[in-house]
Amino acid sequence: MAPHDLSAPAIRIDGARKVYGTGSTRMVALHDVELDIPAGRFVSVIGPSGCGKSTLLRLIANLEATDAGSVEVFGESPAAACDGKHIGFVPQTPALLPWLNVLHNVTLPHRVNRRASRKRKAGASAARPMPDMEQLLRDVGLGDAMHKLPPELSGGMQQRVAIVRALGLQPDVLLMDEPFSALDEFTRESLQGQLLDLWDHTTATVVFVTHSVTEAVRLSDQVVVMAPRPGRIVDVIDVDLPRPRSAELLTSDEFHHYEDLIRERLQSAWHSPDLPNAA
Ligand SMILES: Nc1ncnc2c1ncn2[C@@H]1O[C@H](COP(=O)(O)OP(=O)(O)OP(=O)(O)O)[C@@H](O)[C@H]1O
Repeated sequence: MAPHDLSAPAIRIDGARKVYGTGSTRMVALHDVELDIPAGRFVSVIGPSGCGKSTLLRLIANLEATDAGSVEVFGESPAAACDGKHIGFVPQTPALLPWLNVLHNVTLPHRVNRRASRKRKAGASAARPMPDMEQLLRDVGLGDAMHKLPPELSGGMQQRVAIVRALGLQPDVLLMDEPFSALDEFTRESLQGQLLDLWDHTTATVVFVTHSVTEAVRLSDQVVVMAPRPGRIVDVIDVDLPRPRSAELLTSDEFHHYEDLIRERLQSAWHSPDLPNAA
């Protein structure tokens, strides 16, 4: 088990604010964001373009810093959580190294971490053991692609490689920024199922940014709805559907109920008035 405070929520965001630019280019990307995500939950973030979904993810991933308020990951700062290798990140495009085969791409972070931890002074925490990456690749149907180079793979296959690479580090928190947005509907549905199967075998807390209501309902325990001008959370909806969530569930009345509910909240988010006093 990772050496962090398990009594704390996996992610605690308290009054977070992020402002970009100055003068005429100044814009409040996030205003007074409050969110607690318990450990082991799958949480999606949805909202109109520009409402700050990716910014929120980048604050948790330590790729940006808050201008006010705080973000904690298992009671630590995002910087400490990243140092401790507690956070995994899957971007919108897979960002694989084109000259390394699939197996080498997914094992690279482990090999780099191992080298780094050997160089660290005595007392520093050791890298976690690498899971069976070949098995993980087989689990997502990439058994025959292990020795291929990324340019030889389809977009869906490349995104599967990126997910295996992130999960291979066994992160406590997995952040995913619209990982399936560039894929066709069929590939997307199939990858949702595979992601859920993989996640089932972990204890990871997932924060997943998406524009798709169906995807959010299928994957999530909770859906966070955001509104723009300034970016803020306007709703958090619990999705009380049984797991495992098969493709058949997508056509059930209860599934449609959640889709309708979230669409309605998104509509209100889109039409919600600007908050002039947030500037
Ligand atoms: N590095 C940056 N510099 C200046 N402005 C930025 C920067 N990053 C984001 N923004 C602005 O902050 C706002 C929120 O951006 P963000 O990418 O978080 O939105 P989003 O909800 O993820 O959008 P989308 O759904 O289109 O990906 C946008 O208006 C964007 O233009």
